[in-house]
Amino acid sequence: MGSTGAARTMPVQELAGALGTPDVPAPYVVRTHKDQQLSSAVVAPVPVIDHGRLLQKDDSANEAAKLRSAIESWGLFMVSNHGVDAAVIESMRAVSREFFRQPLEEKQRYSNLICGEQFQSEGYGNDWVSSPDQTRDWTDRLYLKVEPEDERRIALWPEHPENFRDALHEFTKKCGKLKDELLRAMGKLLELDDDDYFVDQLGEKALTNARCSYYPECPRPELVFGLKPHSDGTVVTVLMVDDSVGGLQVLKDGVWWDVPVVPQTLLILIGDQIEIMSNGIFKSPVHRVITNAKKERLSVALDYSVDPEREIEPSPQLVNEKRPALYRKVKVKDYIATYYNHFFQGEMVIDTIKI
Ligand SMILES: O=C(O)CCC(=O)C(=O)O
Ligand SMILES: [Fe+2]
Repeated sequence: MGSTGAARTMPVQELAGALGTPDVPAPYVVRTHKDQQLSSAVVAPVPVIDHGRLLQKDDSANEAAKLRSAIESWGLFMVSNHGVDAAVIESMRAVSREFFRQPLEEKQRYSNLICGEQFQSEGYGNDWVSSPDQTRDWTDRLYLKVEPEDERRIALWPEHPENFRDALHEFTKKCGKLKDELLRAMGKLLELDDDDYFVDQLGEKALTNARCSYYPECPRPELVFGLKPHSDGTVVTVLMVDDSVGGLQVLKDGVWWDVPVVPQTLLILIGDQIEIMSNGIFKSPVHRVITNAKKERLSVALDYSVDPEREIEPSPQLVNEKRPALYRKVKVKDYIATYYNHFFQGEMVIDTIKI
């Protein structure tokens, strides 16, 4: 998304540092009543899938059953034994933390505002503020395209810390393999003719974006979102959550549940694109992030999308008389283009293509 007229916003990290009183500026305060239950004590019993076992020929039935139940009930799950080395994860965590700890001027070398004015989705900064009514989120982010590799805008990849680029490259490579293996396992669950169906749908020019999100301490967590409720516009999202600070919540049966922090796991979120391709058998969950008065929080997400130039639709194998297509065919680029406008208004873009 690129647009002019972006309202300049101060990084939340600067704002948090500057606040002398226990108050937050009005644009960050959540106004609609339905969003006001900003705390939650109910921990979601989200299953942990042993990825190594899921891949084994003779011993995968139990993990596959767990995977199906996790996807059907929560739309998200954790994976252990996932093949992404602890060192690769820790390095990604460390470089992201170090990036945000640098002085503002250093981070702004990678700003998502061209000449301080024109918004681009890639780079360091905040959301584009399109209207004075927009509720702002208590987070700063660094958003980078990592795949296709030849479309990387390396000038926006931080030079400091000096191993940032290598760490992100390695993390992406390892998580990409995990993502393909999980998509194959999901194809199997749906008994598609070809286990590679979802991997093939991604296309040669599949898009992967990395999103490093930093959520500073917030003086009024009961009034402010770390990240507004949304479902991911991806096929799947691989998420490295903070290793000690929770805050991610998922909506199920009208209740917000805390997603637990389980060491050494990665979190997988079902995205809208696989909801569409699975004809609604897989559902992308609505989730949000709440803030914390005492602790900062960091996460790194890899957003996996079908090639934006391609169209997606429910797999013909999952459409029949009993279950007609539930979604219209849509060009991925168009889907992504309208995603943020809906996000800002607290709406789900997937609702616009339901038949
Ligand atoms: O920070 C998190 O845990 C979640 C981030 C998220 O939902 C997103 O980037 O789409
Ligand atoms: Fe998300």
